[in-house]
Amino acid sequence: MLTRIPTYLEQLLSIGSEHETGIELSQRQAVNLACLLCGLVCFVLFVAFAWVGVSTIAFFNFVGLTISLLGLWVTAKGLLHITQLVLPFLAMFFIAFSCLFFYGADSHFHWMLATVGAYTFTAFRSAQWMMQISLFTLAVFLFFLCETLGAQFGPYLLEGQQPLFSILSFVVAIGVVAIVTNHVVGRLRTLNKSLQDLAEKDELTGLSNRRKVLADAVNVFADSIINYEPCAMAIADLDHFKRINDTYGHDAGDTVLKAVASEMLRQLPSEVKVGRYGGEEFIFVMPSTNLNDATSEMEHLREVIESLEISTPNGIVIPVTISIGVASLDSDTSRYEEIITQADKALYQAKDNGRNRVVGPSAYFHA
Ligand SMILES: Nc1nc2c(ncn2[C@@H]2O[C@H](COP(=O)(O)OP(=O)(O)OP(=O)(O)O)[C@@H](O)[C@H]2O)c(=O)[nH]1
Repeated sequence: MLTRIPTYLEQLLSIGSEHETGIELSQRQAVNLACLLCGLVCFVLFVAFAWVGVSTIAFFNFVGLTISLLGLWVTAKGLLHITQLVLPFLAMFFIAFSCLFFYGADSHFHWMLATVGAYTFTAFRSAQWMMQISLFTLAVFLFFLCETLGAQFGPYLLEGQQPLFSILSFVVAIGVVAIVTNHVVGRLRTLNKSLQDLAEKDELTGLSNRRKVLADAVNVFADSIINYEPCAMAIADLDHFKRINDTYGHDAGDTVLKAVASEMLRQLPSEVKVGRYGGEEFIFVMPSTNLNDATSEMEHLREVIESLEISTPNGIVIPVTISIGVASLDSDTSRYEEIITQADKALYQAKDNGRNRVVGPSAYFHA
């Protein structure tokens, strides 16, 4: 149940956002989050004051809770611009009124007005700077009003209820800050992860893309040189893939690429870096692996791919084989590209020799 809270929260924040992306979506989420937080604050205060029997304040917070939920509903009905604009005014009125007439300046409840600053910069675009400045100015004005007049009007609370309220408002404020921070940091993490995936992953297969796997190759090569360890690289190419596309269709070709890629990930040890090198070409970077071990590993992979049963939506099984060229670091190697070039030449040899086979560099050079 608890583990599902982030999912529920995500759904609530994205209410009414089916066709929105980017800035529009993040604005809607900011408005929805603001509604949820206002509702949460009002709910906590409603329960607390109902509990101690201060019915006027409890009722006031109940109205606040209802308005917050109404805000979510209005947004869900596609009227985001109304909630976006009305909510901060109502929230400011709520905070200032509560401070002036219920809790007094000593409660420091009016510090809640600071959240309006965060709202203006997330719920409005920078082009709406006039609105941002107006809300900001109003928040500052109300803050000073509460600071100076709060002591004269309030507090409505009895002597004994004041400390209870101070603790409560502190807990509520800290809760709001924690939720907002967690939300913003969570968003940044997700955004960074998706940017990283975009930069490093191949969209179709989910494997590392060429750039990422070559960066891995540089690192593995450098580590091997520094630690006097072996390393090997291999390039695999699907046999007669054009024929597969021509016979079964491009979509079936994509299905084959995805199935082969996920089988590669399943079969190879996690230390092996696997990437999509080109259309139907894959590259493997194997740290701490000598040529013999790399060749056996690749031979096993070739056999597994050959026995795969990949079928089209009509249930026709597509026969798939791969040819692989392997090479490793040796005493003459000074750059990682040389290993890749050797593996590439071995791959050509595998194709020339009839496909569906693994060829190492010595076999190539002795051919
Ligand atoms: N479905 C699909 N096809 C692709 C993709 N990328 C490249 N291809 C196709 O892969 C085919 C590669 O063909 P070729 O280079 O002639 O190689 P081949 O037919 O596999 O022949 P050999 O490598 O000699 O066995 C081309 O028809 C490309 O259009 C892709 O992402 N999806």
